[in-house]
Amino acid sequence: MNLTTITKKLEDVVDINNIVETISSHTVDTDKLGKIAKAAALTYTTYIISTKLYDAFFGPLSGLPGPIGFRFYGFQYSRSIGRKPGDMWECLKVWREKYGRVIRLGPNRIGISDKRMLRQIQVNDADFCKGPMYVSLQRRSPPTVFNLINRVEHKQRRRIISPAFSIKYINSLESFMQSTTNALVNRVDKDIKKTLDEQTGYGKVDIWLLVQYLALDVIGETAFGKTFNMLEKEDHLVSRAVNMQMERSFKLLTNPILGPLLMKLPNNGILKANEELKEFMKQIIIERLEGGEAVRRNDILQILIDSQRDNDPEQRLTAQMIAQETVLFLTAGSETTANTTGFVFVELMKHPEKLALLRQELDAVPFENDQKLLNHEQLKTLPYLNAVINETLRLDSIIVNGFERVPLKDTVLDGHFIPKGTILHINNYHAHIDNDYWPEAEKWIPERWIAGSGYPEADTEAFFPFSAGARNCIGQGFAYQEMRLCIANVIKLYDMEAISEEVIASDDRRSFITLGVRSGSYNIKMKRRTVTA
Ligand code: HEM
Repeated sequence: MNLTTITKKLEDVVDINNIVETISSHTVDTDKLGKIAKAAALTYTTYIISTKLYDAFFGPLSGLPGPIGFRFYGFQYSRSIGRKPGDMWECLKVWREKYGRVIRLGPNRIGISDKRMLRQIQVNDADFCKGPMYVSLQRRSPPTVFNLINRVEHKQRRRIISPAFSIKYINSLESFMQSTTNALVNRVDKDIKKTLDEQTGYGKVDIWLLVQYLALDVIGETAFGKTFNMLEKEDHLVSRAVNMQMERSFKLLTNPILGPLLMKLPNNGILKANEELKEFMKQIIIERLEGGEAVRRNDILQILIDSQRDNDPEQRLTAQMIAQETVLFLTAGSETTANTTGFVFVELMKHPEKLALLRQELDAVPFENDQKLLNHEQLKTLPYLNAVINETLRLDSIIVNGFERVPLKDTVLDGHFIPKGTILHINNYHAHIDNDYWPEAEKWIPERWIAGSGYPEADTEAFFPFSAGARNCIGQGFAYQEMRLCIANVIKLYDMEAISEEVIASDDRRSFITLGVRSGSYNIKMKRRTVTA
């Protein structure tokens, strides 16, 4: 049967001419259509407005206090004139002070800083999952242990990664942390020499910047197989790519509409940096896989690579997943630890009497034989050192913008009815600075962490610098070890003095992903002490 016969047969079945005639006899009344469209649009708009008004003033969240605008839009869309970038955390603090511990931060968003509620939400991961901000962070790259939303998938991924963060394994990483701390000491010596004031013997050192480099080098050594040499060379493609990633995450989180669009712009640098990073990671993983036993190294990367040999295919990470998780450790583990360490120095410079107490404690721990640096065994239980770190984690918490959890079912939290799907914007930092939980909460007082010091003891129920529960920080032990080694050795080896302008400037802070000093630098005067075994 050819095409002409098929067409003829179709014409026999369907009388095309008749159909055309019928259509043309019904002339389209455009006026009428226009009116119908207008009525439909009006009905829809009325519906939307009345639902919004209902939710705003009569819905389940309507009884909560908060700025009136947040009944209609989320706090992240509020823009006030004259605010500097990275200042949202200060607004959140003001709203917390004005409206209380449970406040409305959006049509479907509640801000929470009550310690009991915070614990209930974070510890009970069966009922609460991570919120939409984590989904937006998944764009363009496969999810990691940090932003996997599904509970079962997260649990499985965390199980694979956990051995790399066990106390025993972190202890075994100490030699890497020692070598990077040693590189820090060399760099401090070099900077002192460069800026030496012959009269006083002091040089000027940007301790904020150096601890950033230190944290990158530590993750380089432990998760990427070799140091990035940031302390020596100050530049590495991985740190560049990570800075880009942080910038990208910040834009995605703070500009829910513009952010994703900005990311799509060609030549925004991020795609190129990501490609370079992927290539870099691919080479490292291939070297490890092909080099076999000869190139085995006792580090975090090895644990991830070894998962590929697991008998259970579900327990294996693909090369891409390994790359993704390693990059996560860099973003989650460097700025967080570095800024906390930086703030320890900021606080010690503001409180010379506390610096003296810490030095006294450290001087009582002698170097043994040819020991050049104190080791973690000597440091991990020192009361004042740990008090200094904990008090900084409390008052100078680096996660100050809060993060999201969502109840999977209708819930009652401390008497508040919370419908399923409400975004809970939890802010642990606000619990850290709550005067009802911490006497003189705005003051930096390490003694509150020391039993019998005469100061009211710390309320550990209101202390969540690493979050809590199944989604808490996997790198907590890693961070403490790195911070203890760095802080203790620097204090032991150097005399230091504050520079008053720097102390004043350090109060100007910004929070993109983490809280830091706005200038990105904090100079102090330093001089080598004569400390021997
Ligand atoms: C002082 C240093 C640190 C602080 C204050 C800190 C804080 C936190 C907080 C608050 C969370 C929960 C975030 C959320 O739920 O959105 C978290 C999660 C996480 N952190 Fe840290 N962190 C620090 C250091 C580190 C280090 C050194 C690493 C790795 C080397 C790391 C890796 C992670 C990972 C992988 C998660 C996600 C865990 C999961 O969801 O299962 N962190 N951290």
